[in-house]
Amino acid sequence: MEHLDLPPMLGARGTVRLPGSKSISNRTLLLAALAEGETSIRDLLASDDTERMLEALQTLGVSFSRDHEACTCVVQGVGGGFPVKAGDLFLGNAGTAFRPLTAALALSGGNYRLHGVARMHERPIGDLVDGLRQIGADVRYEANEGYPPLVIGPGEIALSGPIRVRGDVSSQFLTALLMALPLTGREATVEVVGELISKPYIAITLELMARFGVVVKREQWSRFTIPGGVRYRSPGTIFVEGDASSASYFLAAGAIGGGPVRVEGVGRASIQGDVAFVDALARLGARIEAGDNWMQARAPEGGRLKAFDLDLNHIPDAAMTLAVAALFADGPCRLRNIASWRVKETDRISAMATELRKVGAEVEEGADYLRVTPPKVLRFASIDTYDDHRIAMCFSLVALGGMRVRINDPACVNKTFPEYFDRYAQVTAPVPVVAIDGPSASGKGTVAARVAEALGYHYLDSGSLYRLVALAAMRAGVPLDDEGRVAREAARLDVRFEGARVWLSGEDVTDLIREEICSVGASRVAALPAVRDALLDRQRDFRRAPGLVAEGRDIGSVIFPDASPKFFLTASVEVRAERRYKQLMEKGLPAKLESLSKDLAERDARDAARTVAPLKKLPDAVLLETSDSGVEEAVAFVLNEVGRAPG
Ligand SMILES: Nc1ncnc2c1ncn2[C@@H]1O[C@H](COP(=O)(O)OP(=O)(O)OP(=O)(O)O)[C@@H](O)[C@H]1O
Ligand SMILES: Nc1ccn([C@H]2C[C@H](O)[C@@H](COP(=O)(O)O)O2)c(=O)n1
Repeated sequence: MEHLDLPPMLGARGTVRLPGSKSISNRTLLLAALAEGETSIRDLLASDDTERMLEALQTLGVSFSRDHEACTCVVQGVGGGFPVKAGDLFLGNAGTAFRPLTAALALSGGNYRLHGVARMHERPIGDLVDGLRQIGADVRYEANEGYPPLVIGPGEIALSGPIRVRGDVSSQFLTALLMALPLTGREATVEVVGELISKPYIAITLELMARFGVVVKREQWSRFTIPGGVRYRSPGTIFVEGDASSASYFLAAGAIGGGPVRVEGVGRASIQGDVAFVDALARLGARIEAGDNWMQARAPEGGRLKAFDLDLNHIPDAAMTLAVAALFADGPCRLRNIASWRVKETDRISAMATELRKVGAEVEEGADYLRVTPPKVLRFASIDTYDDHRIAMCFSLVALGGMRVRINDPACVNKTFPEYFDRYAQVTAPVPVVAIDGPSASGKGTVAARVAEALGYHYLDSGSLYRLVALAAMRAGVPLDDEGRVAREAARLDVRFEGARVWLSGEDVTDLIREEICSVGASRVAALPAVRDALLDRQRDFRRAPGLVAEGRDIGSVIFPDASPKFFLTASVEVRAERRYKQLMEKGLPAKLESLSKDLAERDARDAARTVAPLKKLPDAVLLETSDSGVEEAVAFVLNEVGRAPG
């Protein structure tokens, strides 16, 4: 499966222009299609869910033109029911297209089939179908009672008493009925049975219907009346607000990662309920500022978010972001009244619990709540995303805890926010890595250690890991060409680094791994792909704040391809042999210059010729040739490139 590795982040800061709201985009598209006249929709969201709606409208005979760059769509309204009276519509996993189209088509007097991806066929729609059948609509289930696919015929629509619809599973059923009923041209009343959830989404529906000329009379949140004789009329031009749910990831990033992170396109004047996310974030101690069209978050005064216990029924989507923010709180957190999560893109309560546990949280899962106890230290995890865009986006925040995280199937964000990870990268600062690759005895280790010290960064001598593997394998009697067994030794290497000293299974082997037998052994095991794989994560774990200087052969190419700057440090074989000779002599170890020179040349050749991660200068690496210069000059050169004056 495709995945995206996010490095640990130092913090978050910056400004993000948000994409258009999904809820507003799909409602506006449908209303513009049903309205009389031409509607120019500005800042329309371009995503999978809006594509599904547009494809459906096209199939149903609605014409529109798009300017992708300007995010504008001009829709020619059909002024009532859809002109095409038969069609097969695939709506993917777009609930905001499926539910309202079901209602509008049930009142359009044609024959239609509506279906989607497998998960869409597991998401209940029975309450909406029951509501539509009360007024004579012909809506049938193709397979399972209560679930899509649906088959719609021309019903005998008769409005007598109020239509009763349940509001406690999804508010989208009520939205669908409200948006479709003006097609009848008659007065219609809808009564909500049970407590209506996600009320702010109904508020969006009513506001947009009003902009298209249909004002609904609302009594509390339980009775809604659409006047008779009304028709949708285009408002001319309509602007789509930035997506308030998408804003939640960036605002949380500001609250967790220092900030300020500012989102533009949505603010206090928004019609979206999810702007209330900032109020929840403020309860966690985050410092919030907001204007009509922007919001901004910074970390709490004390730096740490406060534990919380919140009813989140009114912001079900943005609430997922709080579940991840809970990882950074100063105590156990409770997210209450979130039962609707169970019928979303996936069972979000179960999925979030599973993934939060992977990063080390203790999680209690109830029918309609989650209790999250943050871990003392976050763990690296490979996050499964369940084809759910919001899981992918909110778990990207884990990286702000200084822990790298892997997001599986990152393209699932295309549902609502195709550019999410690019925007995330714009406001986050990865823990920096300086990569120094080069051949044996070129001076990488000496220079890297000195640079790390000057910068106050961590230091990784990756070659020592291959030396340790060779030593461990030899001690275990494993032939160095037995890839599987050597890789197993690599995977279970019990190693500890402390300053310049290295321990293997509790024994100080600092000098031992520098001996010739380990040098040659390391070069051999380093050519085995399974061994390199086994050491990959171990090396990446060295990337910790405030930064890392890493040296080896494939640091810039494989281990940290995003390292910056990258260096290729080298010297002629003769010079390197002399340096190694001197080094060994100083340690009182036996050596012959000639054989050292021959051996270095052989190791260079082996390291450069192997198929996996060969030693080579990368195009984006700075060449540092040290045959004629000393250590001080090399260190100064690197520090200068890093942007830090030596001394
Ligand atoms: N520019 C330089 N001029 C002179 N001596 C140097 C220079 N750079 C490093 N040395 C010396 O060369 C010797 C080998 O350096 P070092 O061990 O750092 O190389 P290395 O590339 O890390 O080797 P290996 O890959 O085998 O671990 C050390 O004694 C070091 O002090
Ligand atoms: N990233 C790395 C580091 C080292 N190796 C190989 C190359 C050498 O033959 C051996 C020992 O490395 P040294 O201590 O001399 O730097 O390990 C590698 O393939 N990739």
